[in-house]
Amino acid sequence: MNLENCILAIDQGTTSSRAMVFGTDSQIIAMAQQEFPQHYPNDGWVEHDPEDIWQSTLTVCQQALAEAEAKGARVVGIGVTNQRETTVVWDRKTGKAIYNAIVWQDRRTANDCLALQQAGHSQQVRSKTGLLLDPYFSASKINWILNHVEGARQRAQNGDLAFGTVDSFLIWRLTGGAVHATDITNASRTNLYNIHQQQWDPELCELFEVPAPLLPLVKECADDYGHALASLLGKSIPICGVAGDQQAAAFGQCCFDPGSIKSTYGTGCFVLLNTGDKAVDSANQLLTTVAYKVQGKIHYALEGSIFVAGAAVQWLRDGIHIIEDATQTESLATSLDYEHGVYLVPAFAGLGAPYWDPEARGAIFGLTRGTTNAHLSRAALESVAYQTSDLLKAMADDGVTPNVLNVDGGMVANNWVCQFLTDVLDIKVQRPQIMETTALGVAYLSGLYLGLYENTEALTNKNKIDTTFESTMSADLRNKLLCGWKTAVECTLGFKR
Ligand SMILES: Nc1ncnc2c1ncn2[C@@H]1O[C@H](COP(=O)(O)OP(=O)(O)O)[C@@H](O)[C@H]1O
Ligand SMILES: O=P(O)(O)OC[C@H](O)CO
Repeated sequence: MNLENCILAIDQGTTSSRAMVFGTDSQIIAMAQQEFPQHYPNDGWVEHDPEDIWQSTLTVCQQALAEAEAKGARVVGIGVTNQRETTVVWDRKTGKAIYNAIVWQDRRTANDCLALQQAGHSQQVRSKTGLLLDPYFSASKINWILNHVEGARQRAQNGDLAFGTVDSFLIWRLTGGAVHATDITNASRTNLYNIHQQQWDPELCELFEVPAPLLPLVKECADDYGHALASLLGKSIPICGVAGDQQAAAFGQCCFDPGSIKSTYGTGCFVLLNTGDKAVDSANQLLTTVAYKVQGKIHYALEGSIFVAGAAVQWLRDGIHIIEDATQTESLATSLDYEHGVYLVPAFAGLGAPYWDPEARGAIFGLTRGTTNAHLSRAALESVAYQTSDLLKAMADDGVTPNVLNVDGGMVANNWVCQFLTDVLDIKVQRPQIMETTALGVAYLSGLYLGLYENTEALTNKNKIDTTFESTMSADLRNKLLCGWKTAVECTLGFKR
């Protein structure tokens, strides 16, 4: 085990904050995790308390560092990865947020986005940012905060406030307010960043009424983000790798070549396909986004974003209390056969790609007196595979048909999920040995900046495949199941409250 030149990777996710210490040979030396509360103050609203984000992050960093140091590890750099799009606006003097973090899943600005769409701005936003004009992204959330917190707009114009995605907020706090920066992958999720010119776009800032003095400096993914304070972490450590969590997972899966693809199953599910130095337009409602920029070279990606994956399992546990633990879903799912007939469309926060309907809400079909927690658990797991199938179909229509899907995220610890995925997609599903690919991705980025690795080629093959899943399902059964899913989605989209 190599204990010299270790990296502390911070993974600030939607439901929990994690910190891991990696050695240069990719092994995990220490790890700590803390869940934090979710707030749902209104229909379609999702918020986090920024102090919960900060305190949980600081605590897990301190725990992981203490454990690593007790084992003799020497930590030389920090990587930060984060739930993307989630929007924080804070006071530059006090460092305190002026409103809760508005989470990526939050749909409160659906009407604001609709008004901009109806005014004909969709193409302008799409061509500059690669994104849709949707409440998912940060811009309309920033505008909402400035419109709803008294005096905020004036203070923003005066330069007294700062906006950041969660990476930026954490870097600000870790450096004691010395650095207000974000990386290009996080910037590319705001609806304000021109991914072709690689700069904040003044026209979009005007469109979304976001004053320029709010915005952070945009840097490459392996770059100088200042030093975390010794008063917080026991010693001053450079922060030198930053990426949004889905891009970080793709980097951790070594998706460096055009055509390489990964799918991460956390709270949501996000499929990213590397398209090299070309920003490819999708004709099928996929997003064009920045995969990473390292050593001066940019790579773009096509992305399919599903808002609810593991969140459906969390709902079974915390919302309707029919399971006690996420791991239970595996045995419950296995207890039923394929033709159980229940479909769950988990549009709790609208539907993302390829449907993009922020007003859609979840639905369950096929209930009988015999329906049990096993049916609902299985339908929740199945919905994740069906949604992935929708994304891969959209990618195929855009001309890309992968034959292997690299998976990661909390849900793929579930073998049943991986097998059902390969069955429904009819392609190989590969699970890596180190499933913490998100954290690993920013550990790699920090290592690149510090010169621990020369270039991306030096990283390839570091994270070996643990299990390959292959389909055993007949084409007839697959078609029948997918046909049922299609009907369920159509009915869900057709239902308006
Ligand atoms: N064995 C399992 N089976 C099904 N779902 C699981 C399992 N373990 C964890 N999950 C789900 O995975 C999600 C956690 O994954 P994680 O990658 O940590 O998410 P995030 O980074 O979004 O917080 C939770 O929503 C949880 O319900
Ligand atoms: O918290 P996760 O891992 O579900 O990721 C959230 C995404 O970054 C949202 O775009």
